[in-house]
Amino acid sequence: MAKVFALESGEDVSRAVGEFLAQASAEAIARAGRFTVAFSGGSLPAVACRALRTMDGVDFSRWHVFWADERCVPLDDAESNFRLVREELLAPLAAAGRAIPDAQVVRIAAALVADPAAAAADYQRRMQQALGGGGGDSGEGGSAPALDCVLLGIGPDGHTCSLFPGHPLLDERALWVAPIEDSPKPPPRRITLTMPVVNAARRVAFVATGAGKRDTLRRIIDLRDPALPAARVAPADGCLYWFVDRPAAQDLATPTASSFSL
Ligand SMILES: O=C(O)[C@H](O)[C@@H](O)[C@H](O)[C@H](O)COP(=O)(O)O
Repeated sequence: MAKVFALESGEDVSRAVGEFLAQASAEAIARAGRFTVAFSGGSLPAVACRALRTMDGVDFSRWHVFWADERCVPLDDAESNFRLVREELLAPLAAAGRAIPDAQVVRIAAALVADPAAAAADYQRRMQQALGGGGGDSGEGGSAPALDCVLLGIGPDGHTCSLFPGHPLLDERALWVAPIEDSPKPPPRRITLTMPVVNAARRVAFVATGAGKRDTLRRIIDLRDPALPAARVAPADGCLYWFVDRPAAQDLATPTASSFSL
């Protein structure tokens, strides 16, 4: 069952997501000594990090950052999801003397961005190193790792990560990280977490703002329309959260909360 938080404005969403991440990371660090989190791209990094990066009491030195999907472009490219998170979180934290250690930031290999299949295999290997988990030389990941938190956006077509409606990748069960060369959302060449990894997470939080998301949100949350990849996100042993603003939530029948509580 998802917890849906419908906040008045984008600023309120940022504050709620910041508080969520502060509490979720404190809990993970107390339990396991670290917090593993995967970011999506698009508008998510700005919304998710705007309040978070100035919050006191968050031990960022214990954070391990991954990406839910990444474009196969140079890391300083305007399209890079790494660049977005660097600008919205990593660089401001470093400037404030609260840097996340670089070895704990698992970005796509810059040298491999021209070859999505190689980039995906390399990323999966580094996830396995960082998170543990079996998987033979075939590149299969074994049982999916349990990230503490996966932060997701949704596209108008209900895609999430770089998992798009009707795409064969939606049914990928062996790989943790897969290449895509025909993303309907440009740029076409990307790597993405697969659904088993998303659904193995302890917490999955969608962040969606703006009236443009209202119908997609209704189809996902109220109708759970399986044609929409985001509607297939159902953490097996974890919790699912939605952080949305009023314009995005205005057609929802599902009960929503107007303030955040973990
Ligand atoms: O790399 C990407 O494109 C994203 O990870 C993608 O899944 C994004 O989250 C959605 O397309 C929503 O994007 P917006 O929040 O910008 O609408």
